[in-house]
Amino acid sequence: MSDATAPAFTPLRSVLYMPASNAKAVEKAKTLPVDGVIFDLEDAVAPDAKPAAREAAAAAVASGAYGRRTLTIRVNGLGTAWHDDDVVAAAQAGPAGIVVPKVNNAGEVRRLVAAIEKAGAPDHTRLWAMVETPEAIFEVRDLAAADERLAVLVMGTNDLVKELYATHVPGRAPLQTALSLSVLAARAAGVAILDGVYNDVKDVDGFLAEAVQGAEMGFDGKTLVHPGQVAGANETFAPSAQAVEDARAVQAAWEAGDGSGVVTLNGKMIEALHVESARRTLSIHEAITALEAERG
Ligand SMILES: CC(C)(COP(=O)(O)OP(=O)(O)OC[C@H]1O[C@@H](n2cnc3c(N)ncnc32)[C@H](O)[C@@H]1OP(=O)(O)O)[C@@H](O)C(=O)NCCC(=O)NCCSC(=O)C[C@H](O)C(=O)O
Ligand SMILES: [Mg+2]
Repeated sequence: MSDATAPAFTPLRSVLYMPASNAKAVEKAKTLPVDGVIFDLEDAVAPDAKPAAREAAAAAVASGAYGRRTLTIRVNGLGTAWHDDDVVAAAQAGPAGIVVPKVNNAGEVRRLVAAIEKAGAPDHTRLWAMVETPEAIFEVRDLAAADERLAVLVMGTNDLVKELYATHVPGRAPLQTALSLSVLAARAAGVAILDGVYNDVKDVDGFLAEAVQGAEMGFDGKTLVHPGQVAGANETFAPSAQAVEDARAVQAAWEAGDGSGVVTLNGKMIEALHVESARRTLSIHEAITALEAERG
């Protein structure tokens, strides 16, 4: 895709789940500096509250009251009693994304896209597939590339830990294979990927350590469960002031070079690939600066 046709970069540093049945949380999201919101109809909503939550999520998306936040609805999974009605309501509300939990393979992606389109979703409503089962990890490369309407992979680390009979531990060693394969699949398919949630909402240091790990692995952002996690995610997944300064220096050194294909900056070799990374850093920085200026 050429630069002229590439869609504008949308920051997804901080993407906050909230039960769509929790009116206070749904209201509060309008005031939080989050890049994205997931109105949840799945795990965080009790069975008898699901129909009302579905209506509340659709109304929130239709309200136009969330400014430049990327709005999504997480429906209940394929094969559940609520899935079909959730998909129809979400598709008709037209959020940026319909988040589907426990997507296992490329066939399910195609089935979901067909259902979303049959329900009349606008073109801007993309599929966000959750990767949170052992089968999805084995299938993730094909799953990520299955359809152009799939825009984002979302790690479901609680379900993965449950399915693997693993344990939540600092450093997430039991999840490393799954996390790495998923990042590789997202990059190979050219889709975004969000890291899983950190459950201990009072453990600020633990949250930040996990966010830094996710950013270092290449995730675009982190899914969150509490407003107290938003600022840390925004800072961790944005290029630092030093990274922006370095990127500008790389670009300037390249432009001042003799066109031979290699220059040095402070003794370090710079080639075209480093300039490409520098340009990516600067375009992310510009998109975040514009978003934050608009948010005020
Ligand atoms: C975890 C919580 C239940 C804690 O809620 P609470 O006890 O109300 O927290 P606080 O008193 O500290 O809240 C302070 C204020 O912030 C608002 N709040 C809290 N959480 C949210 C939120 N997520 N979004 C918006 N606003 C929120 C409170 O209302 C307070 O407001 P105010 O009184 O005006 O100051 C709660 O945080 C929560 O429900 N979190 C989200 C849970 C959720 O959605 N879970 C599902 C996704 S996680 C998952 O399973 C991912 C994946 O599938 C996997 O497998 O890993
Ligand atoms: Mg889950």
